[in-house]
Amino acid sequence: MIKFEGVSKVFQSKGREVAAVQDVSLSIEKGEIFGVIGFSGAGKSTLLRLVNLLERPTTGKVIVNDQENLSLTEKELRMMRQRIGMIFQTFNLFNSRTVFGNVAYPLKLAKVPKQEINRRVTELLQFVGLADKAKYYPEQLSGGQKQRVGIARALATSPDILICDEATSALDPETTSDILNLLKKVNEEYNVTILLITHEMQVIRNICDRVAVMENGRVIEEGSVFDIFTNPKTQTTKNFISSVLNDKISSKLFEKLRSNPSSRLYRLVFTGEETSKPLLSDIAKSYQVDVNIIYGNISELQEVLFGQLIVELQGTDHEVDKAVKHLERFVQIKEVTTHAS
Ligand SMILES: Nc1ncnc2c1ncn2[C@@H]1O[C@H](COP(=O)(O)OP(=O)(O)OP(=O)(O)O)[C@@H](O)[C@H]1O
Repeated sequence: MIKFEGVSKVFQSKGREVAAVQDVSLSIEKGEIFGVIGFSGAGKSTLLRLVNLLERPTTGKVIVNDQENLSLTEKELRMMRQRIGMIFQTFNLFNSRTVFGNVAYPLKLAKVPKQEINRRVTELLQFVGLADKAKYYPEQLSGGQKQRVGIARALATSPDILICDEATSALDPETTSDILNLLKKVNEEYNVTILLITHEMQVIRNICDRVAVMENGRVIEEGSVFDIFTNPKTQTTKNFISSVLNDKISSKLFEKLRSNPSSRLYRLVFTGEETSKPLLSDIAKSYQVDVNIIYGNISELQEVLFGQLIVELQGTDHEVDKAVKHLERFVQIKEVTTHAS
């Protein structure tokens, strides 16, 4: 649906070159919700803007619906842009137009007959839960309501792709959750492929199927949300995950636990079926070790259970090694050697 093939974008800024996107290859499939996460300056917005040619790639190809966007004529480009809706962090609504007028605007531009505009706008306002706000002006709405208008407007021309530029970054957590649910509904009921960028792992966890992590213009990690959460490879990804799973112990507690020479700390990661196995009582029975649970959580990711435990294993090195070998057969297990690991 959207393909980036070896795409780079270099800006000339005050006599020097800024490589905003560097050699990115990604494939976003029809019907999925794909998230790109990264810190400020990672290149996310630039990557997004390459999709509808708001930025032109310096090298490489961006292919949307099997067409390379640089090869499009002006008319084809206009048509392609109608197939791609976009929503923004700052909503970008017309303050002088009503809610109805904002949603109707792209349809007017596309010269859709008035009666059809009325029908479509009414349907969309119903869909986003703002049927009773048609005559309001943006300044009379909350942030969440403004973003609902933004979503309705982006859907007006029935696009197959919706790109979301930090769509929930200006919203409080509860409103963020409402808007994410609405985006999920857009994806499922209108079968719209969604490409979103964010710096919040919560957004990725809540609605994305797959994710790419960007740093310094490059994609440093990519995969299903489940794989990335359960088996992150880079420190940046681990840091993003920690921001939502709260899976680190404090340095004070770590030092306290370390002061006991006959104990070792391990992080266990369980997925799916393994979350229901009595592994810890098994090792306590089978080996001369005591098990002390320091920290634990279980969450659901893409409808699969995913649990993490930090446990203290007390016993001789020999017995602890045997217990670890046993656990390794069922779960990911790693010794915790610093409070941040
Ligand atoms: N038009 C431009 N001219 C010069 N440099 C630019 C331009 N647009 C972006 N950059 C630079 O490219 C890099 C990537 O910027 P980009 O906005 O894509 O990152 P981002 O991950 O979206 O960050 P943010 O969330 O802060 O917008 C930054 O160093 C930025 O300063």
